[in-house]
Amino acid sequence: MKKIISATQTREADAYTIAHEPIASIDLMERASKAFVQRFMIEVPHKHTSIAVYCGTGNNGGDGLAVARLLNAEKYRNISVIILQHSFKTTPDFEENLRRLKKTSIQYEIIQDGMEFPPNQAEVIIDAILGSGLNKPLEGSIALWVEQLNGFEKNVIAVDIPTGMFADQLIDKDAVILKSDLVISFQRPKLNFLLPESSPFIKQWEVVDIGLDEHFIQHCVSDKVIIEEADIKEIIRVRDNFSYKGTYGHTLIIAGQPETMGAALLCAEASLNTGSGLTTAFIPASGLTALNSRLPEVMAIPDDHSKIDWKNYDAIAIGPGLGKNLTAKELLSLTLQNFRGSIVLDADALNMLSDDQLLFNLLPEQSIITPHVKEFDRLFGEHFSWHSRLITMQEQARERDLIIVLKNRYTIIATPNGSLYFNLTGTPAMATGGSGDVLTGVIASLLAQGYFAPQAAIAGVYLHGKAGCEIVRRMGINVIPASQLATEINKVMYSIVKHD
Ligand SMILES: NC(=O)C1=CN([C@@H]2O[C@H](COP(=O)(O)OP(=O)(O)OC[C@H]3O[C@@H](n4cnc5c(N)ncnc54)[C@H](O)[C@@H]3O)[C@@H](O)[C@H]2O)[C@@H](O)CC1
Ligand SMILES: Nc1ncnc2c1ncn2[C@@H]1O[C@H](COP(=O)(O)OP(=O)(O)O)[C@@H](O)[C@H]1O
Ligand SMILES: [K+]
Repeated sequence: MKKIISATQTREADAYTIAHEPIASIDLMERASKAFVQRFMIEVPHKHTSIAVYCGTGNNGGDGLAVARLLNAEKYRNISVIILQHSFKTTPDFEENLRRLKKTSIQYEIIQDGMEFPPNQAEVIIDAILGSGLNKPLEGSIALWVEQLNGFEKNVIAVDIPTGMFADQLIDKDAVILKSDLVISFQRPKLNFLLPESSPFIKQWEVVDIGLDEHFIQHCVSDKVIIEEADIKEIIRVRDNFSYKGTYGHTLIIAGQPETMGAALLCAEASLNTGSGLTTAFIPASGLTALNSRLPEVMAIPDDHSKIDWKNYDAIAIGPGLGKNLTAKELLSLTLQNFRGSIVLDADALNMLSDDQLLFNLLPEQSIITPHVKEFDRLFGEHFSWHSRLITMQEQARERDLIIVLKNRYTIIATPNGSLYFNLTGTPAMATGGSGDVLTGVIASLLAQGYFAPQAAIAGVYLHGKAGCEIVRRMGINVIPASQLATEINKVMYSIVKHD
């Protein structure tokens, strides 16, 4: 897991690295600028491209000046530097980089308050005006300059973070922020990159290593972490030589109506493909032929819930395509009253919980709920920002002893100890009906196999997203029909646990 740290903690990590590596502050800036330039050169390989570097007068501006000089040394010949003097305060590293810039052939100009903003002819803009030192929303001349730059509609590449964007505080609806096509950020993604509010301002972001002290960062106090593949390798066990189907548990999928049988099929198929020893689907009788022809491995209990022997199952997934009629409600209520194993609740099961607090209060501890944002707000009340959703997730996971999986581009998992796990795998190609049903089946299957609920949720979300990325990488397709995900997750699991 990688800790996500705040802007303040990043400054502390800078200072710690400077003191303990040790490295001079100016040399750390040089290292950061070099790391930026390495990535920039992949993005903009043609050395005749005209590039305008807009710099502030703090350390982000200092980076910009160093980047201009380093690009010049890499034989980029069409560089101009514009220093936006929003304040007369400068940092020593900015000053030193200005001295170094003056020794090159690069032209620079200084724009002050009230001066006319020069027209921009460059193809690429480098945004080095403000970085993580932002301490209030943009206003006055600097806001005007940023609006002018946005008006140019050029290819913008930001240093560390777009000018005007807070790293970890709420992004205001009216905030003036320099829109970027790519952000090349230092050491760690900023929290806001992982929340949808940043999306109007960032098309793509990447992180480059600038050699800040990792040991220090990993010991920072933070309740937010990024899931890494190494974590999943730690979680997922190799299938034992002498194992048999009974070793891997029995999953019951309670899903589907005649018109939404697909949801039940996708969920059951995912359970089957991610290793549950046995999978049974409780479905409407009209779906039997579909189930038997698509998934002969999966057993069925059609219609009659009195045939469910609750103690036969290790995990239950309930909700996909289930509807909210009286039968569905009865099924949910029976499950919560009779089943003693692990439960994943999704889709209509969540909607029924939103309508009935008493039912909600019956959720056994360590249950997993997998809402998308609308289901989340139905469950916990309307939210006006993702920051407030993060707080609610932490509170509710703690109070109710639940694992909450809030699905999105970067799915977030809250566990009862108050931690938030951010998953970076996944692709917008998965933004299509049925992807969530697959995820529910994966998590239930992992639960049936005996993984603890937080691990099942974390591994399930990671594997599901990684499978989507693999399909896109291999097949180059724009959208992934959800029925393609299950077998790919199976392959991803194999590649992750394979040790030879
Ligand atoms: N040693 C270090 O600290 C390193 C810093 N680095 C760079 O330094 C950046 C942070 O630099 P700074 O802390 O100097 O801050 P910035 O360069 O982001 O901002 C400069 C100053 O602008 C002022 N300011 C803040 N909000 C403003 C607003 N809304 N309107 C007008 N002025 C405002 C503040 O006084 C702030 O200190 C990082 O984003 C990164 O690019 C990198 O060079 C890596 C090493
Ligand atoms: N833009 C996106 N990027 C990455 N993953 C996405 C994106 N949109 C959706 N997904 C993933 O696809 C799944 C969609 O689930 P959900 O909204 O419940 O859909 P459904 O109920 O139709 O299956 C979630 O796991 C979500 O994380
Ligand atoms: K910037």
